[in-house]
Amino acid sequence: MSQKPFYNVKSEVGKLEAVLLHRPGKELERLTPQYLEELLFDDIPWLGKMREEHDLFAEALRQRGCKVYYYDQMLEEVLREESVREELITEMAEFTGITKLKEKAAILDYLKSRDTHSLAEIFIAGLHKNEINYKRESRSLSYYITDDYPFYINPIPNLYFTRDPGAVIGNGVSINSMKTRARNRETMILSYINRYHHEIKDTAPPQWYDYKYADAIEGGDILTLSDKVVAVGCSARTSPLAIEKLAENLFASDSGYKEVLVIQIPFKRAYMHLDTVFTMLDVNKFTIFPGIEDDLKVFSITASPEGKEYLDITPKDDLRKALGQALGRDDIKIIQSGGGDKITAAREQWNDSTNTLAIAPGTVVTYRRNQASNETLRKNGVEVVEIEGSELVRGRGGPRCMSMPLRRAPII
Ligand SMILES: NC(=O)NCCC[C@H](N)C(=O)O
Repeated sequence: MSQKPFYNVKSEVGKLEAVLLHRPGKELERLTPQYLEELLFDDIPWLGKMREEHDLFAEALRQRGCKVYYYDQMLEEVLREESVREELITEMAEFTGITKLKEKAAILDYLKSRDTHSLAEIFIAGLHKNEINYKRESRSLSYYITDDYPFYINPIPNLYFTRDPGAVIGNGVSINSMKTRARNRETMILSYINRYHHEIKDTAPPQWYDYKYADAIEGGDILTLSDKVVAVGCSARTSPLAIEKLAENLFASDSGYKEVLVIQIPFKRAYMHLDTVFTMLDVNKFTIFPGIEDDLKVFSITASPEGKEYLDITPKDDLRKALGQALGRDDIKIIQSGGGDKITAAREQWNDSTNTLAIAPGTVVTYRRNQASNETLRKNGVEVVEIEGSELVRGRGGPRCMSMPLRRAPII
């Protein structure tokens, strides 16, 4: 590789140098109580406040020397290329079913006539039916009977959880295949950014997974532990088949990755991804929600010594030991969230106390609201940078979910 790689993440905790965020936008204003469940929300956030909180989060990262990229700006930049614009409009029309509608031509004309900024906004905030000027024929039945679903293109309100559509592993990227249709467009767009953005394309990054693969894997389940081991949660969102496929792709290339440590968690909405219950804080420290400790299963996947025919899968009986082996350390510490109280731990986990974002070894960003868990981290020698999350939390994600690390400094 001649150019400096755009992606470089070889640990969970090395100093964060560059990150991809998405500032919540108009897509959140299109959430209505009727479609909350389908769009994976539990509540209607207040957008203005959410943006203030998100800006403070981004500022906290910048102040510590991290470059912040924004998803919508990168999308806009790739859409300036006419051929990319056409390709994405075509794929979007197929994905959303527009190609099957009578009003197809009117919608496509509308999309093609938008400037780059408003096209990027439509791809994120969606396209409301009343934005298109289409008159149904008075002789057709659909003139009398109309579908009351409001959008041609759905909004993607979960986009501010940039962790989930993509995950950088080493110098490559996994463009994830999401479990739900509500989030698959996030990864489709990320794939265009990855292929066509001027800062990325010439670095020709390897790709470890593709959003078109059938089996679901989401970034909240992917923890890049080192330059040799990646931990992957097997969860309500990430399937065993997807984990095997990712492992095969990593082992079959010169990625340097030799092991995938699988951590199976209960398949429940409250623990949708591994990082909602377990994150890394320092070179030897992790935090865990105590409510799931008895239900974990751990497996190690390595390449078969005979070659590429099959993967070696070994059950592990102890998470701490497995992490120690993976990281080559005998001082692994796993800190329980919630300050030792079961009720507090469960309440704070719901509000993402265990979803910490490491910005340097031993320094993490968390929501201020999770006071007991934050205090426990401090008592264990972790520096805690607190941010406000009263509105951000309503989408059920914390600082780790809201960030896709692009580059981290090596750990010295
Ligand atoms: N890594 C994460 O846990 N991300 C949070 C995603 C929340 C979002 N509402 C979802 O259900 O997908």
